[in-house]
Amino acid sequence: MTDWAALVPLKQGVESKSRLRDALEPAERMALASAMAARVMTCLSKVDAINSLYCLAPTVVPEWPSHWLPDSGGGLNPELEGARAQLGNRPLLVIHADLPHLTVEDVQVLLAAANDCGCAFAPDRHGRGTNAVAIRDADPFRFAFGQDSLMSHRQQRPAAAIVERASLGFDVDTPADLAELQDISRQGKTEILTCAFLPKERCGRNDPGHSARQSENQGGSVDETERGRAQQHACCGDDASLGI
Ligand SMILES: Nc1nc2c(ncn2[C@@H]2O[C@H](COP(=O)(O)OP(=O)(O)OP(=O)(O)O)[C@@H](O)[C@H]2O)c(=O)[nH]1
Ligand SMILES: O=C(O)[C@H](O)COP(=O)(O)O
Repeated sequence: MTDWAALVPLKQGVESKSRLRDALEPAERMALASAMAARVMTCLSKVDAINSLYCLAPTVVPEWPSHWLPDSGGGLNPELEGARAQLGNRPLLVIHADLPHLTVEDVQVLLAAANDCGCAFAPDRHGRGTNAVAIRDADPFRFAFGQDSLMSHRQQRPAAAIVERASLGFDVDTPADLAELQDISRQGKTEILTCAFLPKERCGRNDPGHSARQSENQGGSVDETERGRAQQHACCGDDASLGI
């Protein structure tokens, strides 16, 4: 089935990734949040089962291949409920923007499970939070993102599939998560090049390729094709298919 909409909520500005405030400067937190979100958007844009992609955020990001749903400041869960209603309670994937290792296969597996069970949840790697919710049916659902959200989500949908995958479960919330991401980045095992937007002294190594990667990262990981597509979609307020 290819009738899924995907919705990525994004906090912007200096409050982005506030739990990293002891590890990163505000501009660095915003750059990290934006790089991770760009990667999530790019990944979602490659999933055939998704025919519309939305970003729920206070301001539009024209470079991304998504429609903008303005966040009016009501808080994450009420905003998501409003967005789901606005989208007509259609099959909806809500997925967080802070998943640097997300793969197309992760999303395909999650949506296939939701097609089978009506609903699927992706826990965070601690088994307490929820990194993604896929709801196929139009029945009421109260988003409960926040502490121990998985329990609350499961109580509402006991028959939901639980999809546990390492790449889907890794979100970047704490300085320890960030340190892990930086390690992986240094080993070249992720497309999120922390060295590309963190100052050299925060990279943890003296890297001659640092400056080149900094300019490379300016547009996140959105390639030229996707940039063109983003421009095309930045101007549509309707539910046009991404046509991917
Ligand atoms: N649109 C919108 N997105 C939000 C809001 N709060 C959190 N998010 C997004 O929801 C997802 C999960 O966010 P959290 O990890 O709980 O919060 P965060 O803002 O990323 O980080 P912290 O400030 O450290 O809690 C991320 O994609 C956030 O950008 C909100 O009020 N509005
Ligand atoms: O429900 C959740 O898991 C929260 O919205 C996000 O939790 P975390 O970002 O603290 O994992």
